[in-house]
Amino acid sequence: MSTDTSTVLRLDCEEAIAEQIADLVAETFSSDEAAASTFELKPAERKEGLPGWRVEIFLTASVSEEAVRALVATIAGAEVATAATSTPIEQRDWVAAALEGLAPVRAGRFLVHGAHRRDAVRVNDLAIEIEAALAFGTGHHGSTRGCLLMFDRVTKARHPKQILDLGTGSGILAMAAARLLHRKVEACDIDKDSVLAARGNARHNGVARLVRPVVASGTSHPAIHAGAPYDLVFANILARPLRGLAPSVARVTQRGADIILSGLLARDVPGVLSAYRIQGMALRDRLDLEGWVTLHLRKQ
Ligand SMILES: C[S@@+](CC[C@H](N)C(=O)[O-])C[C@H]1O[C@@H](n2cnc3c(N)ncnc32)[C@H](O)[C@@H]1O
Repeated sequence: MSTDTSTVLRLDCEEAIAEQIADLVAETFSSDEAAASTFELKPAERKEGLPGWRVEIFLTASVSEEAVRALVATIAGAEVATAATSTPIEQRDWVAAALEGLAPVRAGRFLVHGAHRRDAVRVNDLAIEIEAALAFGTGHHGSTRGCLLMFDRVTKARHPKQILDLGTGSGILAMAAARLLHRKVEACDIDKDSVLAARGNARHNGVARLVRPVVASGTSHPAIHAGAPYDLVFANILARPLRGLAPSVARVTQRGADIILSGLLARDVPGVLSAYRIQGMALRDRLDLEGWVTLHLRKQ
């Protein structure tokens, strides 16, 4: 997420409306200006009489809140747009703050740790030191750990050579692949702050020669063609972008390629699987961790 995010607009509505608002925000603004996420509220968080879905729209200072409320009104009606609450976001390095107290994470042969816990590294660990930055991927999230564990499993039997990390965040998966396989890894993200953070992490971990993340936009990233055809693709994003990326992933992978997807909730699995099955990729393995599902697919 960008450092200049300044306001979050929150509103509750029906699921179908939430999806439409998220699509419209994505179509109308660039990812540097505004981004919307939708999710279902837990029963305890729901307000009586209101539908159970929440939309959060993150706006930078360059976007007028009134313009966004007007957009919301076209889909959800004036009442919902007016009831949306707006909260300024404190400008702080939240990842740095969170990292200060983080314990090292083990996932198969990998150990992910902060600079304050170098003492945790054992002789045979493939260690990755994550520096504080505004990027997702410290290894603690169930989706990241799921990808590392699945990668650990897959590479017990296979040795991929052409690797792509879509939505690299902190660069954690790309660095894990570079560490284990000693191969070049193409990595990209739509968020420029993440790309900068991932480049810094790659330098810090001594793999900058192998991992040089780039900024990507949309779903058919030109960046992802650089090292194609790939025989291993990571994509830890979210269900909706993952479904949209299925044709691009199919285009840039070779037969027999391994695809590791995460960022899914159990209810998202059938939709994502069918998007990839249509493109000729079949399920091989599944891992459920802390509510997040990681899938291993293979291109037929
Ligand atoms: C959940 S984080 C995963 C980070 C890291 N790969 C990990 O496993 O911890 C998802 C990342 O994907 C990026 N992203 C979202 N949609 C994307 C898209 N369509 N193409 C590329 N990156 C995307 C986000 O900016 C974010 O950095």
